[in-house]
Amino acid sequence: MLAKIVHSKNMNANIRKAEYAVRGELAIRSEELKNQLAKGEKLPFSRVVGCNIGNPQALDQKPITFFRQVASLVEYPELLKDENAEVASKLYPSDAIARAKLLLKNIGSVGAYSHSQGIPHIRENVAKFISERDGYPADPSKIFLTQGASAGVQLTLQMIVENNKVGIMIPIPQYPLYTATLAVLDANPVPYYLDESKGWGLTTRELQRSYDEAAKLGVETRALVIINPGNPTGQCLTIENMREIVEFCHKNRIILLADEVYQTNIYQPKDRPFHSFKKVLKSMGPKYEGFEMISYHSISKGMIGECGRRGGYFECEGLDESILEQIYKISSISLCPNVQGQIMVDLMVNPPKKGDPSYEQYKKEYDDIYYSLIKRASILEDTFNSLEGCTCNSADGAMYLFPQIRLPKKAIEAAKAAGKEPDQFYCMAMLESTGVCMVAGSGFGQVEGTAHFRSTFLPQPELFDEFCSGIKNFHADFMNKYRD
Ligand SMILES: Cc1ncc(COP(=O)(O)O)c(CN[C@@H]2CONC2=O)c1O
Repeated sequence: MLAKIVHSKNMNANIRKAEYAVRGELAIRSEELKNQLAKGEKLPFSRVVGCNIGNPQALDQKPITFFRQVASLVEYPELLKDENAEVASKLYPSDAIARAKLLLKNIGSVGAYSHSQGIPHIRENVAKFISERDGYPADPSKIFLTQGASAGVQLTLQMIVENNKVGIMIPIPQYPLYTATLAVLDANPVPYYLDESKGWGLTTRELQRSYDEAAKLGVETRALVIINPGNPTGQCLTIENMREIVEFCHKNRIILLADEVYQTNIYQPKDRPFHSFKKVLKSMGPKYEGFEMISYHSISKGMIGECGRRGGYFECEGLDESILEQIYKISSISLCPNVQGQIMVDLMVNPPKKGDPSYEQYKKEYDDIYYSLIKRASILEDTFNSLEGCTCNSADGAMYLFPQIRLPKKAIEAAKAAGKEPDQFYCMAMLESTGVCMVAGSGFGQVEGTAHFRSTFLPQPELFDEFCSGIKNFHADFMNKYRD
């Protein structure tokens, strides 16, 4: 057979280097097990539970009805014609019909390319949402709609990383979109550690240590990634901490990249409310005029979970006009973000309001999901804290818990013999025994010598008892098997 022209040895080495643990070895194995079950093979479990990814609708979370009603109407405009008004009014509430008509008036057809920066009408609604959220104006021309927040993160990092001397500060543990993207860009990850003993707290002392260490190595640190609420750690920053972070960036001439995709996944709204970095920055006065920041949001999270539609946006603050033009140019190479994803952004930032025909249903669906997430997070946190050698901080926000496991020496030796990190070895054993797919903490980064795993709290409530007892039984068996 002809030798391959491109192969693993001569491909782009940066791509080869990149890793994304959320869909790595464990996720791949879980798909194999799913296929085996589908073929009727007997396994120690009857279903695979994907707790490796924040993908709510893959775990039977229902979509928001109003959002889907609007999405279906714009797909088939015939339903909006006068001659079909009677049929449509039997199937759709009047505000869904009105919203679909308004969107199509501004879009034309969902099948057409849109403006490369995103549909102006929707960007205006995003700007209005940001202004109302923060109490400070937002400019639609500084907002870019994207194929999910991932695409926005990748595009803006690509813009910032001029060469392989550039460094980007990332939290440890971090969501591996960042390390994977930096690997592809041949940029330097500049790690700063979150403090597990302080609820995954972040100090400017640690930021400065990390920055100074990189500088000694000749790295030119240009940006700081903050994920707030945190993934995988779920912590929510205090406003004081956020001010310190802004000051740190200002002092060291660093662009702040604020990943705020979990801004509505806030489970301690009184003690740990969400504050956007945009609001904090604007409240800090004229000294910070021209401060450079990019904030990211997504339709994949919150109570929406429309992950597969690939919708999101980023807002630019303080960037040089020439850079905005370059970002537009790069965006135009991909023509436009998908229009249904853009429509979902519009619905996210501009949902039914009090008094609208769909408001009551929307509010009930939203609150049911919200309070169920809080409940499931608490049950799972208690489960993890009941396991021998396991401690787990509570989730102030996001969709994950990130317990630390202290494994017996024999387990660590067995992991080494298998060529795996201890937490990867533990998670693989859990998957093979229970069908529950987690992500090993080593996939997010962690303090040397510690072991963690990340779990979502997304399995539906009716499965939770079985889910939690399966984890408890597995853990007890595992610890007994490798007990020193
Ligand atoms: C912190 C953070 N930023 C960005 C994204 C990307 O979201 P988009 O879907 O908008 O591109 C995710 C997705 N969360 C991943 C996916 O599911 N589980 C995770 O950890 C995320 O957790």
